[in-house]
Amino acid sequence: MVLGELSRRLTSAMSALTGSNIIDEKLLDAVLKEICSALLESDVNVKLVGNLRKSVKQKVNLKDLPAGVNKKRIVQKTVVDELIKLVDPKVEAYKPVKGKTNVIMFVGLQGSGKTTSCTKLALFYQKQGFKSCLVCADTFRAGAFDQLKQNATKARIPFYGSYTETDPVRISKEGVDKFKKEKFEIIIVDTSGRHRQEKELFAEMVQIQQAVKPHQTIMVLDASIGQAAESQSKAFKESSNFGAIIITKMDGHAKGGGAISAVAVTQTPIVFIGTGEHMHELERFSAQPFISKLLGMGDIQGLMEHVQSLNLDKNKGMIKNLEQGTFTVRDLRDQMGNILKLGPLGKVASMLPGMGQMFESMGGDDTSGRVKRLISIMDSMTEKELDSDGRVFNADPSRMTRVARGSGTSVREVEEVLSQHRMMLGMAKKMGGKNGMMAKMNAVGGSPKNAQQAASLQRKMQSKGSASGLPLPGGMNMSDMMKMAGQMMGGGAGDMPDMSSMMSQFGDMFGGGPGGRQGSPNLSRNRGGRR
Ligand SMILES: Nc1nc2c(ncn2[C@@H]2O[C@H](COP(=O)(O)OP(=O)(O)OP(=O)(O)O)[C@@H](O)[C@H]2O)c(=O)[nH]1
Repeated sequence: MVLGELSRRLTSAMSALTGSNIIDEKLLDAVLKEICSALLESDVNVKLVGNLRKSVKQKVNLKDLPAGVNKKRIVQKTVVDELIKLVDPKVEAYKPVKGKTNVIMFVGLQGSGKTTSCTKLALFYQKQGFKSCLVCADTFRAGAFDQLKQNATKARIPFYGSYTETDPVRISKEGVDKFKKEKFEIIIVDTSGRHRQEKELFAEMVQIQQAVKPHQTIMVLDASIGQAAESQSKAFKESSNFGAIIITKMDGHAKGGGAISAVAVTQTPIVFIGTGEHMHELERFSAQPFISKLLGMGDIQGLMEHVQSLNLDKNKGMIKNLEQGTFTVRDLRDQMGNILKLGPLGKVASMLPGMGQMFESMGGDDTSGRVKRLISIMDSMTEKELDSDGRVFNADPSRMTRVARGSGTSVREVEEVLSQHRMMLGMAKKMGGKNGMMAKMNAVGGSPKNAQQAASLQRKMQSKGSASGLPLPGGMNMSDMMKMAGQMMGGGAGDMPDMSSMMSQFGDMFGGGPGGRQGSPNLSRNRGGRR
């Protein structure tokens, strides 16, 4: 989870607000005190924290608010707006243009994650259809070129560098010129790490910049940099005048506040955050959803965009099956495939209001390994078995042994899959048919499809507040949440994967699925050990 500790404390401060019936100065002060101390302990600049506190107090004048206004909502909105201000300098970052050369130069401290982020970014743009490449101008650190070469090869991104040339200015110029001639659209130049005391290295960075004339210079900051972020980022700003920031290592236990403060100190926007060592662990940064997720309020709009961008299997056959109250083993296999495509469950959970913290409190365990194992079991079944309702295995239990052998798993795991399938089939029976849940859900308005509707729904969900400890909106229980999320994402609408059943599956995997059902097969308890 991104900035887990800060998120936990901010979420808890906000839930004190949503859980209280009386909103007065005393409560506001207590909430603000907790928010400010969480920010300070995360290394957010003390002046910025002071300004935030003052600004909220000024804007929320509880005594002068007329009777009948929703004080809770006003306080909540003001706090959220002020937190957004911390990470949003209201400056537009450069946007690469298709069909044109876009040179992007990376600068930053040693070990901040530049080389890794360069490849991540090249891959990100490559996935967006840009012709991307990398130039290694880090001649300072032995092994830097090898690292970039290795990353680039893995990601299939063309690269340029030299083992013998020691002049980074010359290398970067040669590399950029070569790739420009070859009509590359994104040319990313990695430079060596340096500290503000290193005057010569700073001068060299400026020379590289003059040689390659980047359209965008990005400073990379490690989330654990702490208070040093202010002086370092100021020094880099003065010499390289970078136009964007990438904060790396947001996945760890880093406090992150120092790096966040660099935004205000340099008036420069964060464009991406690094959330892991793997090449795809780079997220586009957007202030409002970031704060919303940090406060445990989720990011429904982001989740919908994420789901849509994945081009998940439409599963029209499954929806038809569900409508008729049935569910085949193949349907389960397809749904599991969609779950895998969604990425780490922790990421998905953090986009649903209240789920991020809950997921963490359950150990933040990623189930993708287990899901892959279950898929491999179903991939070892025959077509007939996949398209069945699972009863064929009862008729011939020796088939379970064959499937277990074929998938390199155990009979117990095959039984688990079949038991999971039986449970889904049972749900499908309840959902399908004229009087089923699906028909009722569709009758009450179907599913809002566009992002605007999702955003408004999220606002409604958040504004309801919660009486429970964690801000599960409107006092909803997990079952309501999952149903709602599923409904929002097209459950039963016919042209999206059936997310409602996927959410139900999540619930069952976590051991407390729809309706708080317990005793269903709990995959987290069965770590796929062979027998
Ligand atoms: N957990 C995590 N690790 C990261 C992330 N980004 C980079 N790293 C790791 O941080 C370490 C340093 O990253 P590099 O990319 O080598 O850093 P650099 O800035 O190029 O280093 P210099 O060339 O010495 O300046 C490596 O072990 C990376 O795998 C991230 O977002 N999350």
